Amino acid sequence: MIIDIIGAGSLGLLYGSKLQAAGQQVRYWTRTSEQASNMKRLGLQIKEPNEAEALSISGADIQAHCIMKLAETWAHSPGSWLLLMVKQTAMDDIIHDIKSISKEPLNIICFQNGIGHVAKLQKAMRRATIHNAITTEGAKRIGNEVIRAGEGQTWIGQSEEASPRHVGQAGENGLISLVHTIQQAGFDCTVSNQIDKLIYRKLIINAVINPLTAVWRVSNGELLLNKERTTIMRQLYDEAITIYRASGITADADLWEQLLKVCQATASNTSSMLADVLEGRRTEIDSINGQVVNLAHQCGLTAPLHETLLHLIKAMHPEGVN
Ligand SMILES: NC(=O)C1=CN([C@@H]2O[C@H](COP(=O)(O)OP(=O)(O)OC[C@H]3O[C@@H](n4cnc5c(N)ncnc54)[C@H](OP(=O)(O)O)[C@@H]3O)[C@@H](O)[C@H]2O)C=CC1
Ligand SMILES: CC(C)(CO)C(=O)C(=O)O
Repeated sequence: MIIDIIGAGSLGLLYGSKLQAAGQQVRYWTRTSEQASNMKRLGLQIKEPNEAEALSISGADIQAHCIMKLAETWAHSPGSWLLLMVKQTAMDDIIHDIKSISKEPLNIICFQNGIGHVAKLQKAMRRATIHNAITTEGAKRIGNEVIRAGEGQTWIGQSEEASPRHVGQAGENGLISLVHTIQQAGFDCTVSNQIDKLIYRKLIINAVINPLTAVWRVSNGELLLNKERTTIMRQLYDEAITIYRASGITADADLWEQLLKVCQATASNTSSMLADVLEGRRTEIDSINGQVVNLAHQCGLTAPLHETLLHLIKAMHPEGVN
């Protein structure tokens, strides 16, 4: 199986290295040729919490190319699956770079936090079969090293956002076989027929934790340290849940408790949004709180708290804070 990974960052390198170590052919597609050359020169190291030795992939065994060459390569050597592991902020560029792929079948899996990207991608690539992956894995790349926070869970399924919904060229068996391959590579991965519920569960968790940690510059666990913080968290949560109800989005009755547990389980984490702000990068706020605001407008409601945070975070772009 050839697995193409677009975005050789934290998540892409974690999955790619472990899939390759399990015997799969992995090709990385990077934003710059320079990054592809560096990967082939330096190789990769994956550090896992319960492994004494890092997984080491030699540069000579790495296939990495600039994304500009992807469509051309697929014309004569198509892959089986395209795993999209870039941030939401890169989605427009990616759509531009891959929309000329005419080969079928074209099976794409999107790993992004937030929502809105799949509908956009599906609109640009009507014949592609697009799935969402929701993962609780935590990975951080530092140079040619990736640190895996712990063993998370990954679910893959087809969202309502992927329209027209169809089983796709890979077929149900193709997806099951991919999931099996991911499991063999050392991930707890399952097919989900309730992926939208998981997408919206993650959306509300990100919409509460990410912007607040970025504004207050605290770790996820520090959100729980005083009443002022948890009061604002709860108000953000209630605003989003009201919008979910009005939009017909189902959520578990104990979702608030689940959100608090995520803060506790990832207590020492710097959220991805705080990390982006501290590094002066654009954040994924548009696809998270921006989408909560859009959902509100679609059902005739407003989302003043989410909208305020949207603007507070966007006002930090592009220079971030230090
Ligand atoms: N890391 C994690 O633990 C988790 C991440 N996610 C989600 O997964 C997604 C990816 O996150 P993460 O891996 O942390 O992000 P990273 O920033 O670590 O990796 C993204 C990679 O995409 C590359 N990229 C950007 N633009 C392009 C392009 N046009 N063509 C090819 N490659 C490009 C970046 O390169 P460059 O740096 O050169 O721009 C970078 O190497 C996000 O949406 C995140 O929310 C979800 C759950 C967990
Ligand atoms: C769940 C959480 C908040 C963990 O840090 C996350 O997904 C993120 O940082 O983007």
